[in-house]
Amino acid sequence: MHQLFYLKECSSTNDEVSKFLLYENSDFIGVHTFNQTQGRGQYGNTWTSTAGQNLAYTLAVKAKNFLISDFLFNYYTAIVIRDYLANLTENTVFIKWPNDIILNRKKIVGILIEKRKIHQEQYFIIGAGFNILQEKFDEISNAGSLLTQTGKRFDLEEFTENLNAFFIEKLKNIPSEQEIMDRFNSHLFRKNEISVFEIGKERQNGIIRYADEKGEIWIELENEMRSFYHKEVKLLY
Ligand SMILES: O=C(O)CCCC[C@@H]1SC[C@@H]2NC(=O)N[C@@H]21
Repeated sequence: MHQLFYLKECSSTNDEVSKFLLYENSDFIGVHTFNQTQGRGQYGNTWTSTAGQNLAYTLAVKAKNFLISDFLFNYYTAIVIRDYLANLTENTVFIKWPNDIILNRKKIVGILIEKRKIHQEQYFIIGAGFNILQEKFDEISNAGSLLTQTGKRFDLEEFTENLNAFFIEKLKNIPSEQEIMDRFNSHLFRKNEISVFEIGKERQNGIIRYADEKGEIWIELENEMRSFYHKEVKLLY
């Protein structure tokens, strides 16, 4: 069973979903708004969004239904969101490790997955912020929207309903670990290109080669291949 709730405005859909989980028992509970006022991002950052132009979407699922590691679950959700967007545009959609969605070199979706226990049940709280109709972005944010990157104006309600149906369908059929890794790596942003990274306090050139099933990214540096966990390395450009 699944349900999708709409809120006219809320602070964070990742927080709101907990309230629904207290009294609903569906396998999939979605919450969305087009006006999120205190969105949370990765690294404790805030996630800002212009009211009425973008989608804040959270889907809560029971963790026990997914017999894969948290890393693979994260990767798979990024693949699903990437695939959904790839069906809407002719342009190539990439995943920037670990889970930003990139279209024409701009970030158009940010994902924040949290784990939460409610009434003895462990949930994955999958939060995704989709930039859809926003036209102006901070230069330094390196963000864009579906409108700025494709020129198309998507209908927010239709976009959300289709996304929710697509997501649930794909979460009912989790592929093998090998397939998840292959698909993730085939869409990896800046794979095999020379890039600049921030490692500790230093900047270094390197080439992303692949992500592995333990959640690490393998980068070829000047004299060695090294793997990094999330937060140990930042892709600058
Ligand atoms: O930093 C990132 O890239 C992750 C951003 C995640 C934002 C989404 S919007 C829906 C959900 N609610 C939140 O407060 N955050 C996530």
